Amino acid sequence: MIEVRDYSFSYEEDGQPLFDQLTFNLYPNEVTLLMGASGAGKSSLALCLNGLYPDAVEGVASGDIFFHGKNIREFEKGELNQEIGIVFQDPESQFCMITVEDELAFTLENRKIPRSEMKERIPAILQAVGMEGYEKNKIHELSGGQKQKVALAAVLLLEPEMLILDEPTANLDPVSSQEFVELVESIQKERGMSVLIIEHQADDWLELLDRVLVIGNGGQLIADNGPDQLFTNQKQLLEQIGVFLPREYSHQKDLRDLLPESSPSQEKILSVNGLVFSRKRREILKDVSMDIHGGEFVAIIGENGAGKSTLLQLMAGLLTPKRGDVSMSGRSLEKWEENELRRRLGFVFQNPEHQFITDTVYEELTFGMKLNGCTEEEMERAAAERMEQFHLKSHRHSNPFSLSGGQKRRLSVATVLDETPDILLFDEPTFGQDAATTAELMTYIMDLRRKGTAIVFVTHDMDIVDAADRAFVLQHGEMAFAGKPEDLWEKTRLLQEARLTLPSRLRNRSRVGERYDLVH
Ligand SMILES: Nc1ncnc2c1ncn2[C@@H]1O[C@H](COP(=O)(O)OP(=O)(O)OP(=O)(O)O)[C@@H](O)[C@H]1O
Ligand SMILES: Nc1ncnc2c1ncn2[C@@H]1O[C@H](COP(=O)(O)OP(=O)(O)OP(=O)(O)O)[C@@H](O)[C@H]1O
Repeated sequence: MIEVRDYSFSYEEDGQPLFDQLTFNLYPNEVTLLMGASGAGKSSLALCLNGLYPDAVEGVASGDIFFHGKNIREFEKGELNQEIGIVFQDPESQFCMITVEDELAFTLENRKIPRSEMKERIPAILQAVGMEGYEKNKIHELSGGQKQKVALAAVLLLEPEMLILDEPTANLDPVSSQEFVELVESIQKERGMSVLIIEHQADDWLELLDRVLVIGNGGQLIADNGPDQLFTNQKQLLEQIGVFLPREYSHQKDLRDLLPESSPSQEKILSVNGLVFSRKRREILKDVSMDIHGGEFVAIIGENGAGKSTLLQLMAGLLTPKRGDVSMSGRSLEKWEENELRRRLGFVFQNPEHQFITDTVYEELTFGMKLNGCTEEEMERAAAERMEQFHLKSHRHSNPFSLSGGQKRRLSVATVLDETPDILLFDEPTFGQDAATTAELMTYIMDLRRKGTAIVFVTHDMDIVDAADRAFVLQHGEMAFAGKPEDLWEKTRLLQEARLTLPSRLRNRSRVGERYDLVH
């Protein structure tokens, strides 16, 4: 279906090619996984395959890509998008209408589907992606996971011959993630589509995969193999470039056994008391209370739309509750002076782009230091160290918005690590990372915990939850559980209702092998 021949691409005229002389084929009715370290060029390649790049970014390409034997340069603008549907890594960048219904109708209009038929198709596709009843909702008011499902629905309506999914489950709760894989499987079987999946963790997809392609850090195709052969015979190669090995092929330790021991203090750093928060008369949070202690690592979890990001924003003082109160070290957040609050409490948004305020990686990393009156020398030293640690050295002058998904996430985390605040609130800090960068991020964050900083994660990764001191489960805006992860794993019914799964070490006891290897 797709033939890639000696294809090279670079973002700048005389720039280093991102990938170099790639040659491979993609076949009809085949499910292929594309792996590679964060920043290796996977998303860029996907956008080249469906003809959006190089033109959309004024990049430079050489070599050829053929779709059913026809060079993709010969397709009319927009023509190939109907054949090769792509769900972007950041679904927000994909939408052009206000409501879910209008977005889907827009897609159907492009396919010249009559209005009468739309009435049936829209609810049906929303049901297929688990978003029934959301027709009238505004897209910007949906939770991160809900947006991802709408983006998939829109692309499926195009009935493409090939579907490219760029980290489609990164923002989905564990059960939605499994359901999403099943959904792709059933649609793929039913329509005989060719599917190309870009993911850092292959585990959930293993049964579906026919082939795995791996891009190395120099932009070459370094493996093209069946999943079993690849994960059995080419393990070392994959470990070298830092990608996750699926659990059943790996022999690393559990994350929870790798994190250093910690003993949280008795001191309450942040107290949430009887929080109630509504949007448009809908109660999003209902009487939520929790205390977080110094040096404690807690995870806030729950299904998509449960209210986790909203709670985190209230905890950071970015939203104001309708009732109830959040206090830091015994003093209500609104009584803190803004500067002092921001120095003691760090916050990382779910979407890193919402956090960027400058034009370069260097300025982003030193923005806070500059406000605090640091010298150029101090800033240079700190920024150099951070860029080295977070693999951003070659991106010093890059615009934060032009980074890869994983690089954006690392930059957003790096900007809050330049001091030792009392508490750090992270909304999904590890999504979009490969094995090596996940381990590095966790190492640096946990280093701050050792120094006494309380760490709060909103996350969908149950292996990270397993490593936390305490877990808080939000269900429809209410606190359904607060306690040790071990106790949560016993509550089968609650896990089901909150659309959570067990961590991988408990999911299949016969499989030894884990996914993380921390940096020491
Ligand atoms: N700006 C907004 N206006 C109206 N409703 C909103 C807005 N932002 C979020 N919501 C709604 O509030 C609810 C909670 O959203 P929130 O983002 O807190 O969920 P979440 O648990 O973080 O979900 P996810 O895991 O998908 O990120 C969702 O039903 C969402 O649709
Ligand atoms: N618009 C752009 N302009 C300049 N450079 C870019 C642009 N988009 C991406 N890049 C750079 O190209 C490289 C590859 O990015 P890409 O998003 O393709 O990587 P990826 O393998 O998908 O990474 P991740 O796993 O982190 O999503 C990165 O170094 C990134 O900074």
